Amino acid sequence: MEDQKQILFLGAGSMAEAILSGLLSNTQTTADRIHVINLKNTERIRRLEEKYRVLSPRNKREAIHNADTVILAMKPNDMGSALQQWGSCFSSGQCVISVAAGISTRFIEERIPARTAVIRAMPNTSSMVGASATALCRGQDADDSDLQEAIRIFSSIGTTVVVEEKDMDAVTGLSGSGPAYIYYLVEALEQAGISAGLTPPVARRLTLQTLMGAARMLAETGEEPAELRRKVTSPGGTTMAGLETLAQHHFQESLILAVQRARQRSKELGSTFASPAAR
Ligand SMILES: NC(=O)C1=CN([C@@H]2O[C@H](COP(=O)(O)OP(=O)(O)OC[C@H]3O[C@@H](n4cnc5c(N)ncnc54)[C@H](O)[C@@H]3O)[C@@H](O)[C@H]2O)C=CC1
Ligand SMILES: O=C(O)[C@@H]1CCC=N1
Repeated sequence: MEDQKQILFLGAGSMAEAILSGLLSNTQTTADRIHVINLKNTERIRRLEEKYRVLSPRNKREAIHNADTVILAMKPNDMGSALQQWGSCFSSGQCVISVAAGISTRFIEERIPARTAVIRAMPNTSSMVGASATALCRGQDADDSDLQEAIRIFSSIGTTVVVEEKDMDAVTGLSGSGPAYIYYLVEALEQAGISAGLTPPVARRLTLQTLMGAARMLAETGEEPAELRRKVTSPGGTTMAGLETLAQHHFQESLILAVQRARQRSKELGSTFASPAAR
């Protein structure tokens, strides 16, 4: 049965937890079909075992070999050593999915047995509440069924889009890092409210509801953001005054530059770890 594939997480940090909790809550995958392996933090593994009833295999190499899907969920700078440690246990019938920022499918393919399917995914931390925006792309040996399995997994923690690998750095800069930009915006709005005399709880409540209301308007009305913005903005009114100040301080340009810089950083991470010295 499709949902009863054996899924193994190599790297059991926060992203692994978000994905496995989504799988358990929103698909038919059961905890006995999920294995978790971490580098050293046994306390962390114990917590995941207790909370989700997932399993930490005794024979790690065998478990990796027997898994249908292996999810690589370690930090990008640990990927090279992890694949050196475990890469020979992989097998060509498997689907290997990496969530590591900047690491190419090629980098992984070169370190595991030939013709093993590799999918690269870029989720975001909203996966913790089932609201990730995840982009997926396939490596040279991944076929439609591998992609479908990845879509199944990441649909359990939010929405998915399939892109070409050349676009993964852009995705990382936009939706991978994106939640942080939004939180930064929320911090600023709250701070502005407090500076203007509101209590912190009132500033927070108004800011959060404004954020969620605007997000729902975008999602549910289907109207263009510029049109929704226009509807808030009365000629000569308060919003116009506020927006003019944002424009004077290069609000849009700042965000565009932030996404561009994060995209560039994703490329840098990729080339750093793909360099011969890092192998
Ligand atoms: N935090 C975010 O917003 C996002 C993170 N990512 C990516 O997700 C990946 C994981 O991030 P987090 O979960 O935040 O990291 P984390 O640090 O919480 O977890 C990584 C885990 O990998 C384990 N690990 C390291 N080397 C290992 C090895 N050789 N064998 C087995 N386990 C090993 C570590 O012990 C650690 O528990 C990163 O590559 C990151 O780029 C992707 C999308 C969004
Ligand atoms: O900051 C990072 O490198 C990771 C990748 C995307 C979000 N967090």
